[in-house]
Amino acid sequence: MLEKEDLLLTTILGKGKGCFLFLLHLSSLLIRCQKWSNSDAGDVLKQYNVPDWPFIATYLISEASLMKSSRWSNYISALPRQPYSLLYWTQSELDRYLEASQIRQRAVERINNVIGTYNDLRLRIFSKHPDLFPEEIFNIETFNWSFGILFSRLVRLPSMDGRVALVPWADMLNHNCEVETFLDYDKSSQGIVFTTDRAYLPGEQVFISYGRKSNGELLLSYGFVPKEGTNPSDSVEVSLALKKSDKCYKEKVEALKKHRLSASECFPVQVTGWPLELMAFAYLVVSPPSMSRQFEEMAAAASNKATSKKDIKYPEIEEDALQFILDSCESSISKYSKFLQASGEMDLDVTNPKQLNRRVFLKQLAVDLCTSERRILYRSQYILRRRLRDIRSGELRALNLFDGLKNLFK
Ligand SMILES: C[S@@+](CC[C@H](N)C(=O)[O-])C[C@H]1O[C@@H](n2cnc3c(N)ncnc32)[C@H](O)[C@@H]1O
Repeated sequence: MLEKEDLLLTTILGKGKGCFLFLLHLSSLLIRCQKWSNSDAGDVLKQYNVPDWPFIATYLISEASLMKSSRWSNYISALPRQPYSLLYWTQSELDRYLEASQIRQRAVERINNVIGTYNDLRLRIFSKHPDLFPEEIFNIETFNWSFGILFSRLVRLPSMDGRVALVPWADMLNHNCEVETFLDYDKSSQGIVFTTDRAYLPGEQVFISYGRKSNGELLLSYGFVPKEGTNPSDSVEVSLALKKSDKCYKEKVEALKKHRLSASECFPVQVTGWPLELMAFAYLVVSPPSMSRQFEEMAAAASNKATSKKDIKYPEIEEDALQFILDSCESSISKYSKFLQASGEMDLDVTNPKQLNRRVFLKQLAVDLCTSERRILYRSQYILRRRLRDIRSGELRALNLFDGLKNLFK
């Protein structure tokens, strides 16, 4: 049976960075190539070539159902019964608290994906092998739980060709946005190691990186939002859309389709700025019919699959494109402000203490997320206004110069 002590802890405390904090042998991982306690069930899933995520989700349910007779039993009993990710928010909670954020849509898609994956496994495999996959054990509730565990704990191991695994006990480490180090396979020691990126003092909590994720992504998968201003990888998704009234709407949609984009797309904006793809999409939205020959080039640049990442520029429509982005940011800001203003009064009428606790908790997460996302948008609004002012004052100067020259030659 796998015990916490199987995790070989090395005494790094008080030492410098670059030390192995622990070593966990491959035989201890919940990974695709591992032997299942119920080996017949594992063999069936392998025959059907089930992809890694649903494979490991089913593996975890199978091991959990065996309780003490599974070698993972101690680890599994230490896992949360209800992981905190957005998978556990109801549709009405998502609509109520996250209406302003694009993360709501990502959560809805994720919930539907889990349901779709479960239904697919049930139809194709479980219903044909009810003795190995009884519905009392393999059902949507247990799949929601195991996917919740995977979203908040599954580790991608770069040195094992990106294979994914649950790494028992090592996954008890919490995330810190400023930490750069993560779990990986180490060939020489043939195990999973965690190498510190700085020295720790005795008794100090050791953190790990769950990856460079925005606050919204951390809430989506892990159910928490870092303190405002502490996440250098934070970003907010801004939604841009072609205008239905556009004379070239059809041609633009066609150009976007060629690059697997649709008439409405989301782009991540950071405090440091926005990606080239967003600017290219904005150029496409505001470009007049006379620029139809450039639609294709703009759509290609808007898809991050553009082969050459050159900074496309169309000075004649730059002002319109920036104004369009500013309008989109401001419309987003007003949605956040509406929610944040209303949030103070929300749920004051709930009397059931359990329900009230849940609502207060979810509302606080939503307020933290919306505050951090709005902060990024405020910064973009400032940068955009300043750029537009510079462009307009430059144009004014050019116009004054032109008038001056005209007067001179009169
Ligand atoms: C991989 S587990 C980490 C171990 C966790 N402390 C446990 O023992 O279950 C991920 C979960 O830990 C919590 N967590 C991790 N880092 C956090 C942080 N910086 N702030 C708040 N919660 C965090 C979240 O609930 C997240 O879903």
